[in-house]
Amino acid sequence: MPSTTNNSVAARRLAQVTTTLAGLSTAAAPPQYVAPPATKENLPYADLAVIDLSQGHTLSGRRSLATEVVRAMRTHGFFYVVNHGYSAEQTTRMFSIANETFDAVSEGEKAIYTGQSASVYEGYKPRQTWKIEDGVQDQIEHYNINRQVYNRPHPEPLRPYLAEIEAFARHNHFNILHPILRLLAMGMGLPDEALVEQHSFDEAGESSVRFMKYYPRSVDEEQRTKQVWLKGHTDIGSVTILWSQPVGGLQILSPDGQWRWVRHMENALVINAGDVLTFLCGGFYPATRHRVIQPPADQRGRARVGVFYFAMANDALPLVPHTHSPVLQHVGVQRQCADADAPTMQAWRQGVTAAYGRSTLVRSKQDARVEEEVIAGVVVKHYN
Ligand SMILES: O=C(O)CCC(=O)C(=O)O
Ligand SMILES: [Fe+2]
Repeated sequence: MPSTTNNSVAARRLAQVTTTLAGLSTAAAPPQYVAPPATKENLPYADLAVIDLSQGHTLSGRRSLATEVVRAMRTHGFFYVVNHGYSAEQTTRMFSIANETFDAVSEGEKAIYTGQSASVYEGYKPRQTWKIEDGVQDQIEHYNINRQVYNRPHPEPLRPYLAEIEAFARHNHFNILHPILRLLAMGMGLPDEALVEQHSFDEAGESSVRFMKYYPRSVDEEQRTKQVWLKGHTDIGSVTILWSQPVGGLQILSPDGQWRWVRHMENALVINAGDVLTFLCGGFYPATRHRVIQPPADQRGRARVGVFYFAMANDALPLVPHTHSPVLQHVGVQRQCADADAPTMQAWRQGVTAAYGRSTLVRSKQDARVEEEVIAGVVVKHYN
């Protein structure tokens, strides 16, 4: 009986929300992470649209947001979101929890919670696992938390905050990702839930919260890597939610071939499409290349803490385009491979994650600036 099932699901959700609220009110505040002030340097910034998510409560609001999102995605591939439902205090607190993940956990405990599989981001990714250039490796630490936060154990210093991290994952998924997916579907003339159904919270999949910390490097390493901290790439998944933070370095590759900086916006989100959205939308929303370079001169020597939600589609989903979209039929479908050969979400993410920063790349025959590899039957290009 569907209504009984719905009632019990609703009751379970309510219980989870109540537990979460209880968790929020009882956990002591983490030591506050204070980020340095935003840079004062006058840099070539990307001119990104700002989407006010609170306007999505009405149909007419959603229609005009969908038009803005389509324009933003098809010009820069990145946009800001404001009024996403978290206060500046809640956001600051999440950055403090992120920082504790690196500063309050001993090296011994980090080793215990380091991801065991090269093809899944889970737990810690230690520094120096990826090749950058000229023998220099990355100085980036990650901690990845699947949205089903309690499915795995976490280091002791994080345990008081797990209810909060769980609520944060749900907030990203239901209050940010899903509304954005509805706008993206609307922009293609698809049913509102077409992309949402492919991004279920409860089905198997790897949509995850990620905390990240970049550590400053030596002058020699900066020179050898031409200041690149994280190589140019497109994201593996469908939508990336980056919680804006003041330490600069993130740059996007504009259509004119120039790298432009992403300016920090207080308590805003920076949203971009990844490869999976490109697959599902037949190229209508291209995955924009981006990278991280050494921060501007007035922020050098400081670490750079990041908070993200990396959304992926359901693991079992074959990554084939929504060809019934009237918009896609009008502009034409771009495919990376034949539908029959399309990888599932799981095959795609495992293939890219295992290869990332480890594989030997081959210089493209068409473009000397590009290096290539083949993953799950799809040619993947790397730009530096
Ligand atoms: O740290 C950032 O600003 C961006 C990181 C990023 O692009 C990624 O982890 O995929
Ligand atoms: Fe990225």
